[in-house]
Amino acid sequence: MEVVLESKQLCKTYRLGKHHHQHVLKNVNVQMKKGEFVAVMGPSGSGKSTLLYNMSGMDRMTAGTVMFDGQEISTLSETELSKLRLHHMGFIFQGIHLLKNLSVFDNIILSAYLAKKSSRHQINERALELMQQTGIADLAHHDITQASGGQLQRVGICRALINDPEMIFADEPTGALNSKSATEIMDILADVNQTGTAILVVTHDVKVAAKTERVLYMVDGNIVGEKLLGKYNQNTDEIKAREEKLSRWLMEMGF
Ligand SMILES: Nc1ncnc2c1ncn2[C@@H]1O[C@H](COP(=O)(O)OP(=O)(O)OP(=O)(O)O)[C@@H](O)[C@H]1O
Repeated sequence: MEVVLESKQLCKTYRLGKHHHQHVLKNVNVQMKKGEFVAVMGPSGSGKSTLLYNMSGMDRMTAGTVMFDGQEISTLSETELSKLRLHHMGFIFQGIHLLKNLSVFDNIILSAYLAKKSSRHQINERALELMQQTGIADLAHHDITQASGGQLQRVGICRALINDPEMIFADEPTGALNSKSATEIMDILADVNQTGTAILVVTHDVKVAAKTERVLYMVDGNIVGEKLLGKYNQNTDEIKAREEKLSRWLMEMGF
């Protein structure tokens, strides 16, 4: 299968004052196939979010290479990187970063209007379709401040999908949600993945990771293990078994 994202010897070092450096990513090699659903787990501070930001070009790596869809991202200018992110990547964060003075609908369509890949009519139709799929169609013209945490996360998902990206990067997408909303959000992401969108998700939650097909375990700036779970099928009753299998492995890894 074709590769969508690959890091080789990826390093990220933060400079903390004149003589002190923190090596947060240490020669990380990760490969993701088109349409794959991968989770990154590991102790707090091990570098998971940093990995996500550097692999998506949100942050600049210190050394190594990252190829996205055959393109070496470290060679791109800021403008080229913004374009790549706008057209080909979607982002879902715990803190969401939605614009407070816009309605739910406007928050979702904004990046599509900027990308200009389709007509305004097509964009509006797509936004409505996504809102229906994620169960927030009634909120379209509400102010963003009137939405609950779970609803906001759905808005974030619609926004991430509006330009039909090849890949979604999600940092703790369920971190601020109760377990019912978290399950619903993960089911939506699993559906999105079924349509062929690759997803890289950073999470502390075994229930979230159990719905992905491969889990990477990160310790102190390195990937030290990986667990293959295979595609998750929502129609079967296998989720408990996957969670148990993953929990056992995480215990072995020292999680
Ligand atoms: N901009 C920055 N400047 C300096 N150090 C940073 C910066 N961003 C992150 N770090 C440091 O890099 C290390 C890894 O942070 P990162 O957020 O990637 O970890 P994480 O595994 O995602 O943690 P958590 O699970 O707690 O979210 C931490 O020690 C953090 O303090």
